[in-house]
Amino acid sequence: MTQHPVQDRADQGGAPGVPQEAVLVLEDGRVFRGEAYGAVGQTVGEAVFSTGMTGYQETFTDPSYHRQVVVMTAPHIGNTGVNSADMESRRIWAAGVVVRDPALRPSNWRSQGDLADALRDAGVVGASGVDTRALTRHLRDRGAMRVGIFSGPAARRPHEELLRTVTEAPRMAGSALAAEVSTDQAYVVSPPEGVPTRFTVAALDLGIKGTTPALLASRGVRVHVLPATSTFEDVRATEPDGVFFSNGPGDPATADHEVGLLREVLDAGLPFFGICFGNQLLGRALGLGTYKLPFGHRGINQPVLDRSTGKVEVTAHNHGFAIAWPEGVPTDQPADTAYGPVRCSHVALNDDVVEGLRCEQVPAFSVQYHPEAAAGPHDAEYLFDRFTQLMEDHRAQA
Ligand SMILES: NC(=O)CC[C@H](N)C(=O)O
Repeated sequence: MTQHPVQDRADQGGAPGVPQEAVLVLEDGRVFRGEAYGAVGQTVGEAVFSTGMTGYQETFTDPSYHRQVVVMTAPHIGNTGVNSADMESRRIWAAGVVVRDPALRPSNWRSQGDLADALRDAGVVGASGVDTRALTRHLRDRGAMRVGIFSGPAARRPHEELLRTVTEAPRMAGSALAAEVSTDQAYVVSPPEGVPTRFTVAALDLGIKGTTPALLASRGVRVHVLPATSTFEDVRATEPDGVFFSNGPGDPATADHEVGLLREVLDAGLPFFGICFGNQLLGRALGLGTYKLPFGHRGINQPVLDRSTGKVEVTAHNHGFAIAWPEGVPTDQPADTAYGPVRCSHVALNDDVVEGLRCEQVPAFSVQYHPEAAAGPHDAEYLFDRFTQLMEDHRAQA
């Protein structure tokens, strides 16, 4: 096993063994201090906190975290190292990482490397030794806001200059980011050997996690993963039995191209399933609004009620925006839309946020959370079966 002596990763350019300082400057002027972790330099993004006790690698490689600085509330991060199997995409997307107490060296039979090294190799600036509890409470009280991490020489610049760097960075609200993380080229994920192909799905990659096409493929779905800029012609060219829209970064209110594409999918009567960003876009396609949550839901232990079964599932979340239900708190009554009645199928038990939509006149449904989990419990995996069932039913009616 590779050993990672503590002094090896302490710094880049500083005295060996002496960690370099890191300063976090929030857009409201609040400052937190720590030590450089990962790459040394500076980064700015939206400060968000994730409550997952495990799954840091899947979190940081989830493209939905593009332009976000992720504060981990679990104090000890990095214990199990990193490995090639737990990458949810081709790279680490988090704009920055903030931890309290990083593991000095990883220890796990699956570990192939150290998280701090992986962050440094990816050029991701982080901070450790930060009072993440106080920082999280600050974000919970004041709401998500921009933050800069400045480490090494950058940490010694005057406060006013650092604050200006933060306040001049773009806000998350109003940012269109899906095309920045999406694949350039379409590709196909086929069912594993021994699993017969039953359906073809066109999956719009708005920031898709690798586990999603894998779970569809394991159910006999051939998945055509398409770039975010794809047109309805591109979708139709795959001869799909259904269409899927993935999770992804940015403000759903900016995604007009994708909403237009989704309306064409609904007009064509194709079965549709959306996750997270895809759920927000279904809401928009139906004519519902979206809004920014005060601090969002991020973690792997969020309770959600499935109203169709009365079951509560514990689910993985990562969203900062949500669908606005016409009367405020979603009721059991459907809302009227241009595509007929839509029900709030799932609701967050912590705060009544809309966590799922089910259309009654068109074959479309979506959830705001992550049935693919990775990381997280697998309570919601049944939703992939609901999608294959929807395609099955649609085929039987055709
Ligand atoms: N994971 C996601 O798809 C996130 C969706 C959207 N960017 C949000 O923050 O709400």
